[in-house]
Amino acid sequence: MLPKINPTTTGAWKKLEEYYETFSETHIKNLFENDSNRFEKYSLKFEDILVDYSKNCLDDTAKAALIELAGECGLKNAIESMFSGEKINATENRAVLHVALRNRSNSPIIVDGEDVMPEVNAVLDQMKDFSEKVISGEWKGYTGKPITDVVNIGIGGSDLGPLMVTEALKPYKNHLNLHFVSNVDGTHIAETLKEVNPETTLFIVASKTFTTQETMTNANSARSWFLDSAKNENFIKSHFVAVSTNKEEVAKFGIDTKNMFRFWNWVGGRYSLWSAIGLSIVLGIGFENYIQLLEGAHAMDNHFRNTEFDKNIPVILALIGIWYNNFYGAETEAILPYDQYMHRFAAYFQQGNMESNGKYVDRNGKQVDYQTGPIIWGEPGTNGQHAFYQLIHQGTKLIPCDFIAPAVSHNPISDHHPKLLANFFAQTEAMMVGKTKEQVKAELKAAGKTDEEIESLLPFKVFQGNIPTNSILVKKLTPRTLGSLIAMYEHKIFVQGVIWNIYSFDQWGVELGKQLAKTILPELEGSEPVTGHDDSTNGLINAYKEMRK
Ligand SMILES: O=P(O)(O)OC[C@H]1O[C@@](O)(CO)[C@@H](O)[C@@H]1O
Repeated sequence: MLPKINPTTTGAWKKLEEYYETFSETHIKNLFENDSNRFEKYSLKFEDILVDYSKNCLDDTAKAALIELAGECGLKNAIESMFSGEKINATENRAVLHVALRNRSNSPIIVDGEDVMPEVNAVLDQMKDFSEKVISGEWKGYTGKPITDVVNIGIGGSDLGPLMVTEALKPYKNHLNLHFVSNVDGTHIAETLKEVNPETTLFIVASKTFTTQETMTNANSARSWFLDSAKNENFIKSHFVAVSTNKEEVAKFGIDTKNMFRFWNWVGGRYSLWSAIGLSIVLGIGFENYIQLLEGAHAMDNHFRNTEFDKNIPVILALIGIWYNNFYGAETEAILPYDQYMHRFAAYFQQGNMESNGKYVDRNGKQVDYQTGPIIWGEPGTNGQHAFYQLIHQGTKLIPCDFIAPAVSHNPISDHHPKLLANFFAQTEAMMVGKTKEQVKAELKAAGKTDEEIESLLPFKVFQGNIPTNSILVKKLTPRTLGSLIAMYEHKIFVQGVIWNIYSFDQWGVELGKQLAKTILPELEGSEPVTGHDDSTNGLINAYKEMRK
C-alpha cells in the first residue's frame, strides 16, 4: 500500500515554507551570478537526453529540502510498491503495472500470485504476428485485397497515446495510412470514412472497458458503413479487431475474439500505449520500432527505480513542479516541444497528468487543504511564440515551462531550419534574464527616441524575467528516446501523486458527466419540452429541440 502522509505535516514542508519566505525574492539570474558551475550542477544526462533544470528558482537548500520531502512522504517504498505489483490503485483494488508492459528484462512481476510476464509476451507475439501479416499484405480484405488503411476507434487513453506516438514517429512510418477517430460528434467518423475504402480498411476498436459510449457509437457506425458495402457479417472478421480487457463485450459486438488483443485491469487507460492499445503504433511503424519504444521506456524505468533522488530525473522534475505548484502558486505547467512531430505531446499529458492528479481527496478520504495536480497545456514551439508567449513573458501568471527539442532533425531540409532552434535557446534565456529598465532605455536611446518617448514606452518594454524553465535536449526523436521521454513524465506524475497523498490511478471524476448524459440522451428525442433539470439545462435542451424543428 502507499503511505498516507499529509505532506504539509512533514518537517521538510515546514522548512520549504520558511525558506520560500526569503528565497522567493531571489532572481534566477542571480543564482547563475553566484555559481559559475550552475549548469553542470543542475543538469542531468540520460542516454541521448540532456535535462537542464538550472534555469529554475532552485538552490542547494531548496533542492535538499524538496528531496527530504520525498523521503518523508515514503517515495522510495512507494516506487517499490508500484514496480512489485502491489495494488496501489486502492479504490479500484488494482495494481499499477504499465512498467510490466515494457519490462524488457522479463524479470517476474507477480499479481495475485501469478507472474504476468508470460501473458504480456504472448500479447506482444500476437501483435507482432498480426502486424506482420497486415503490413506484408498477407492479411486480405473481403475482396482479397491487402489492407491500405487502419482506423483506430477509441478515446482518451485508447486514442491519445497511439495518436501522439504515431505522429511523433512519422519518420518511421510504413505504407499503411493511419486514421484516429475519437470524437462522437458524427463528423469525426464521417470525415474519416470519406477517405477510406471498405475493401481495404482495418478497424481497430480500442477500448479497455468496451463500453465507452463514444467508442461504441463510432464503432457501430463504422460497422454499418462497412456492411453497406460488404453485405455479409462474415466479412467483419477480416476488417475489425478489438483491443480490450472485456472479452464478453467484444464478442457481443460481433468481433471474433480470436481477433481480440487483450490487456489487463492493472493497465490504466492513460498508461496503456505500451499495451495492445499500441496496436495501431505497431501497424504504423512496425514491431521492431515499437519494441524500441518499449526499450526506451524500460531504460527510464530502471533509472527511476535505481537512481538516488538527487540524480533521478523524474523525481527532480516532480519536486520542481511541487515547489512551483505548492509554494510559488503556479497553477499550470506548459510543455513546449520545439518539433512539429511532437504536436500532440502536450495534449497526451493533459490526460496523463490531469486525469491522474486532478484530485481533491487524499488517500485518507479527506479533502486536501493544499494544491494538487496542475493544469497542463502547450503547443509546439515556435508557434507558441506567436500565440501565447506574450502572457508567459509579461503576464501576471507564473507559468513554469518545459522546453523540449531534438538536436538532430529528421528533415534537414536546409541548414536554415535547425537554426530556428535558436529560439529554443533564446526563449529560455529571455524568460530567465528578462530585460531591465537600463537595457530598455539604452535600446530606445540608440533608436533615437526622445527622453519623453523613452519615459512613456519604458514600462511596457521591460521584461521582469525570472520565469522558470526546464530545457530537455534530445539528440534525435527516435522510438527509444520518445519511449524514455514518455516514461519520464509518467514517473514525474507518479512522484507528485505520492507526495500529494492522492490516488493517481483511478478517475472517478469522469463518471458523473457520463451518468447525466445517459439520462439526457433519451430526452433529446421527441418534441415535448423537458423540465426535470435545473432551469439552464432545461432551457438549453428545449432550445436545442426548437432549433431542430
Ligand atoms: O479505453 P476505454 O475503456 O474506452 O476508456 C477510454 C477513456 O475513458 C476514460 O475517461 C475513463 O472512462 C479514460 O480514463 C479512458 O482512457
